[in-house]
Amino acid sequence: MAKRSARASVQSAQVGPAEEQEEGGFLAYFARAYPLRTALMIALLILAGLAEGVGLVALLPLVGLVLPNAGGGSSEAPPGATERFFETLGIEPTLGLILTLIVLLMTLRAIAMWLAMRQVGFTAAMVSTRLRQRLIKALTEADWRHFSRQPTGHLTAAVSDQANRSAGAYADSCACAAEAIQGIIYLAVVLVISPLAALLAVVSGAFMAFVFGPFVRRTRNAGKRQAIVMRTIISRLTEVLAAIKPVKAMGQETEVWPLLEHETRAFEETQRQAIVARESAAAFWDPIATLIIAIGLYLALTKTSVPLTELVVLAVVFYRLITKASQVQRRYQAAVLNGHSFGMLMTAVHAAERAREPRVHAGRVPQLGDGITLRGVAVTYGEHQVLSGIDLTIPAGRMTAITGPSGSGKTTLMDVITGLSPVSAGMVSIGGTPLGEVDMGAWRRSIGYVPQEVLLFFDTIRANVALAGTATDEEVEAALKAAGAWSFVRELPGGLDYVVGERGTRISGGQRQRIAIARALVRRPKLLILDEATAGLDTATEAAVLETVLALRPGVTIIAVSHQPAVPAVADRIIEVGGGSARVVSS
Ligand SMILES: Nc1ncnc2c1ncn2[C@@H]1O[C@H](COP(=O)(O)OP(=O)(O)OP(=O)(O)O)[C@@H](O)[C@H]1O
Repeated sequence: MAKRSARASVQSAQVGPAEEQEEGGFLAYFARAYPLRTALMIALLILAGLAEGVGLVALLPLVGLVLPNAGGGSSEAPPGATERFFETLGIEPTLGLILTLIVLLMTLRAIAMWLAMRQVGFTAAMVSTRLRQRLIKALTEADWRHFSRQPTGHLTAAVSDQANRSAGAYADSCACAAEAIQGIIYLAVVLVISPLAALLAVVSGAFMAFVFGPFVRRTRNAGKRQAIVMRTIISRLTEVLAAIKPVKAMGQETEVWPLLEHETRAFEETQRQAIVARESAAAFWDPIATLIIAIGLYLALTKTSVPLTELVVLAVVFYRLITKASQVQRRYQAAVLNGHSFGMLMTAVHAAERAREPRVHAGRVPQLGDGITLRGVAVTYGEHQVLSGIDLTIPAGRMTAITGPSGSGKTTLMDVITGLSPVSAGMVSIGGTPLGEVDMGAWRRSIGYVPQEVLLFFDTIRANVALAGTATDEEVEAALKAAGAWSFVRELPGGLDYVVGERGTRISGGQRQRIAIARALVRRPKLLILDEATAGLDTATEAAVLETVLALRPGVTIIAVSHQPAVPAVADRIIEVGGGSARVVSS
């Protein structure tokens, strides 16, 4: 089984076409999102490049001063651009002046680079934060079905790994742009000194791009697989850890760990590929660069009459140009390694944005009036028709029990009432107003919902009851009392400050349910939905909780989905769901 799953996970590491769509679009995205910062950064990079370029040109008279006789055949040559520049200013280019000028220009370059790269760092940090926030916001606004269509781990990977990698790709791309801009300025300097050398540089650049193309492609592929494998690792780990208790109880670790081991090995393999591609490219640089310089020197010494002073400067600039080209290539490779993560992240963002719930905060504030009415309601999940032609009324201020066999559609019925599941036919009305016309946000804020599977946060009892709300300790205590939970909470070390552990595993299943009931009650709901909420309670506690809940009538309308006989026994109305329809069996 482990082997089959491991093969499946290899398939999951393949690059899907849907995730290709936005790769490489990250620079355009960042430039569009932060035009001023990007423009400022480019301006600073150009300034840094110019400062260094002018500094290099200033080497010409410096070398001329150090090697006064080095001009060779050029002693008769007209003065170069730098000499003309000093002449225009009416300044004698002395050794001290030129050295000072070079130091100043290099300082200016360092400051401009520092400011530019600071901008890059800040923007990268901001970008990853904004992308995370955009995804989290889109997820909170998405239709809840969006979450059941994909592993939660994919979303966790997007918020953590992919957002970080996107920022890294942005920073590396900017660093690549910085090196490229300086390279272009060096090229301009070379052009001033020797157009032939500039032509050689351009041809060499094209040759290098051709030689290093395969390494870049390998790095890109390794990056794509890295992002996909890491997403699979995060998803699988999240799922395994959530189900770790039964896995350990059934001794299935030996079946589960190989799956993760396989993925981590696959990740290591992608890292190895990326390292090989990077280091191979780096290893090729020296011989190729030496070859180009050798050709350049040969041409300069035998085919041209470049004076020695200019030749020395040309060699320095050419060397710097080659160093820049190597850095451009290195940074570009680093950027493409992470570029795919941006595509995956944006795919997750756009999918969540497309799944946005319509009209959550528009429409009439709902009033329960005489109750909730369903007329001809049908619900389908894909091809599967779960409910059809449902006609029923849930009276306000009463307790309605919903019973029926497992899988008959009771929870789906609750999802229809809360507006979480859209109906494929028919209409749901709240106090006579169609659900589509009510303010869904206001409607849901008036609901207290205790689901079948209670999920507590790794936090205190107080935080788990109040959630993000503003409930006081007194209100939390009152809700815990109403839910039959106060007696055990009082006994816990720290009381309300007791931390319930991962998913509430430091308290019992029944205790978790009571905390969840308190969480619903503290909101003072108009409608309280209990979906198998008392299933884990002993008979006495269930009776006590039901008694408290019943006392909330008529201010609160209660719907209790249950297989427990105690719930229909105290309900004002019983509705049985089965075979896709629902009927009132007792009223
Ligand atoms: N998100 C979903 N996507 C596809 N099918 C779903 C989804 N949720 C529920 N179903 C299907 O709809 C049917 C009804 O499910 P529902 O959870 O409403 O049943 P239930 O009566 O509450 O069951 P139980 O008593 O076991 O909790 C089931 O066949 C289930 O497989």
